[in-house]
Amino acid sequence: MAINKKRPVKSKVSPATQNSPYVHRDVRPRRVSEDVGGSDRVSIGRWVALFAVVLAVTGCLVSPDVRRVLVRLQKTGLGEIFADAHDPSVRISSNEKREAKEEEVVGWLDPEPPENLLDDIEDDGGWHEDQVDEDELTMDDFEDGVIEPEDTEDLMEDEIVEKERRDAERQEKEYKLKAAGNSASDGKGRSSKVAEEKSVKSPKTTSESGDPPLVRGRPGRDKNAPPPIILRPGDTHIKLDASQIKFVDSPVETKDKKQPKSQDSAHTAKKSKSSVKSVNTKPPGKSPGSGKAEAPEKPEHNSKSSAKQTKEKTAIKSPSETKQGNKATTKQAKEKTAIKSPSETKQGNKATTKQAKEKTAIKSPSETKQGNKATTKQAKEKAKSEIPERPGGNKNGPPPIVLKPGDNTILDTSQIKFVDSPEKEKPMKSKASKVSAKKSTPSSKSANKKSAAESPGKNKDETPKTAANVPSSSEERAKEKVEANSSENSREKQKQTNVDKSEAKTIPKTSKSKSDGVGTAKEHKPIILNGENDKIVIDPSTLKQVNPEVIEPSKSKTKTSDKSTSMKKDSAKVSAKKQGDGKIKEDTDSNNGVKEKVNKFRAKYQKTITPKKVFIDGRRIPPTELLHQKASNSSVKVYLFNDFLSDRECDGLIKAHDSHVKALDKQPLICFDSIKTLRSHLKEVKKSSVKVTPNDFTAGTICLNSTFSAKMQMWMKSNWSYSTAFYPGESQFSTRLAARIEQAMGLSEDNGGKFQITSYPVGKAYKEHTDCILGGTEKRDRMASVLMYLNDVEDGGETSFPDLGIWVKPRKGRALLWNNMNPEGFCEPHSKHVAKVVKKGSKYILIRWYYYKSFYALGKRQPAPNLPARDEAQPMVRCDEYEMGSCRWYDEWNHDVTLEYQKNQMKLL
Ligand SMILES: O=C(O)CCC(=O)C(=O)O
Ligand SMILES: [Fe+2]
Repeated sequence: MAINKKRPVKSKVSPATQNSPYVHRDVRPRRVSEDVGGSDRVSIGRWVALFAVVLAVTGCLVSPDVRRVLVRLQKTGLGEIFADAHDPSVRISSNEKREAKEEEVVGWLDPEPPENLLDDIEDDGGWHEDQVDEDELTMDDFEDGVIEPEDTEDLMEDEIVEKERRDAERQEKEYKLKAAGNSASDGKGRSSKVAEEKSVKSPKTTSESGDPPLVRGRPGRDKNAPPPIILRPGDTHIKLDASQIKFVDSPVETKDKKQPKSQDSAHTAKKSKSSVKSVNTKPPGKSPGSGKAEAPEKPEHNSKSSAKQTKEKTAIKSPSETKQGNKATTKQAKEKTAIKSPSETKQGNKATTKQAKEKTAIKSPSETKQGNKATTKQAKEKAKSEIPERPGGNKNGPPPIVLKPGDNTILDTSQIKFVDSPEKEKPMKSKASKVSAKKSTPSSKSANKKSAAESPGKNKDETPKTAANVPSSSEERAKEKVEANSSENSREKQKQTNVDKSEAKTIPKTSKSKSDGVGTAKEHKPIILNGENDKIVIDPSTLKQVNPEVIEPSKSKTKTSDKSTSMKKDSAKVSAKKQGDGKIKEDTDSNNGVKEKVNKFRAKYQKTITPKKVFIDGRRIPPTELLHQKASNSSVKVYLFNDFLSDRECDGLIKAHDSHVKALDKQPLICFDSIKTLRSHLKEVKKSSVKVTPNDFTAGTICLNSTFSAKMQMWMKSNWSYSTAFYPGESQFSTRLAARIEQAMGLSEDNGGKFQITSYPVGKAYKEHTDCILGGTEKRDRMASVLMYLNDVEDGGETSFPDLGIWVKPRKGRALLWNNMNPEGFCEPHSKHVAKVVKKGSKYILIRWYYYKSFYALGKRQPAPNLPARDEAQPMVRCDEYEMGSCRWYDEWNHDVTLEYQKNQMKLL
């Protein structure tokens, strides 16, 4: 039975909830109230229930009719309501009441669960790891500046550090062992399980937005940085993605000027001038930045929190982009404008002295450097050529390459990064960096001055981002493209196309990824040429021909390291095989098929949640609405279903999760959504003084390389939860569960993402966050969350909605359903929630997000990104938005950790 399931009554409120101002405290014994916090208002439901109880005790004697009614109510579930009615913290939803009055009850016939859930899942190939190769990250700049590689040499000298590392390792291992032991002992009843859990220490968790394109409201998601243009020596022709180019005649240009709000200002500003100053731009280190670059993503939506988030998000960006974001303020934008001429472009803007130094080599492909290079003269000249500003209104980023049809275009090599032979790479890179830094200095200086002078009051918070954001022309271009496509259709297509890209292995990730494929960490670094005489002739016809979706496979193959390639292939095969249900059949060689599907895809909308009572394996599962304790005009509704999952299912899922986590027994690569987040974590572990350089990253990603990841892990003491995922169609269980959810919650399978199991070891939590992106306009966002608890937690681990005054205690089999977005498709700030720290025992949950608007890639397992060499079975830990996010370990690698993804995120969204 659902609500009435008797559980040991505790006489005290758990410490975790004691401190919560939202928790209702009641001295009376509790049943559900012990587990659920909610309103303390007197509800009609309670009065009705009270009245019924009175009747039950006395009235029954009165009339047979009354008795009949009561019996009927009992049958339909009100009996349970009565049972809980005395508890003020239990609210029966009108939904439930209404339902109870109806004769008709929706039933649910659940097939027998598989004999062994784990096997069931594994047989279907639902669990597998996609690997990523390790390499260095190409980042542009860092807030605090880049230091020489040698300066970081001593990072490991500290003996304490070494000890910490060992401790961390030991803890991690211990946890895994325990988890393993835990799974081994599963299959027992709740109480025995609880007992077992006591001995289990840390569970693992994670959560991520596994779904491709969208990331949760948490950070990490929104960036978009266009990839650099990377050429290999000998290349004479460049195929550019259309998004990287602007044709002067193109109508888009004109449109640009009428960009959506968010972009307006910047755009307009830019337009207005084009002066030599183009160079300026990025606000100096901490000044004004403006994270507006990203505005497009989270514009309108109101609320302070939105604003805050927006700012924060901005910060996030990926190394590469990060920077862009920050740069341009309106004013700045105006000045920058300079950009100009067709082929070359605007590069200019960005770097401030500091930045220049910091960025050093890193820059983003095409532009990064360019920025610095543009001489005043050049700028002036260029300025002459009337070029449409970049649509995105973005800031300092390097301007798009503007060509007129028929132009015999020549790109200044400063706009390009050449991928050289592996051997050369390293040395050249650092050299290049230095040169670059040096060069940029002068202009940066002026730029700094300018920005300082002109954008005084800007938000400092954004500054860091700025620094971090290395505008890459490609990024901007990507944005432009997206933004330019004002029509929903074209935008839609674009997005889908990109999603498609990310899914189809076939599609080589941009040039950058290609270069990344080169093998070892060192091979990756592109060589940056500064000579102005180095010109590359671009065949315009080629430019036109290039279809963004079909980027020369041959090149990517060439560049991909053996290991990486084979891994990828394997992964693709596995992936294809796993999609046994036909959900994802495409693999690397069937890109065209995907394209077709993407084109045919029609999005569906999930605007509301409609909880209903269901029967599962004979269990009656009615929804209980947890009423808000705090007044708010929020549309968020939270429902609880007890025993939504059977013990067996919970045990099977935990077992599958634990064994999977244990199998990936490798030191994870740790990824941060921004340099700012990384620094915040360093600060938290009292390592603020540690310097970080681009060399500390895995090329092409926002992830630290192995060495630095190991240090981070020891400093952080593996302070993260662990997530593994399985996808719809990968097992009978997933199909069954999806149908169950659809039936009980009204959530369509068409809008469901992956299923994510997360475990929290003792001491772990997840900070307050929203599952959707606050202020975002994108409808492909998490409309609803279905959270299922797989075990009882001895102490702590509650899920709390601070704005609503609701908290829920984890109970094995219990499901929680709530909407994150309102029917209009906007993210509700009051949907924010937090996973409280697990004080004793461990916590396992299964979560699935349902999207407001579906998209092709939704719910499909994506192939791992084509990154350079990584160890097999090497997991990743992702840390998003420090203020609103926590770190999570993941078994799968998603494209959203790649710079390419970041650059194209706008499109993906
Ligand atoms: O663990 C919990 O209670 C909440 C998890 C959550 O909010 C998430 O993964 O998004
Ligand atoms: Fe969440």
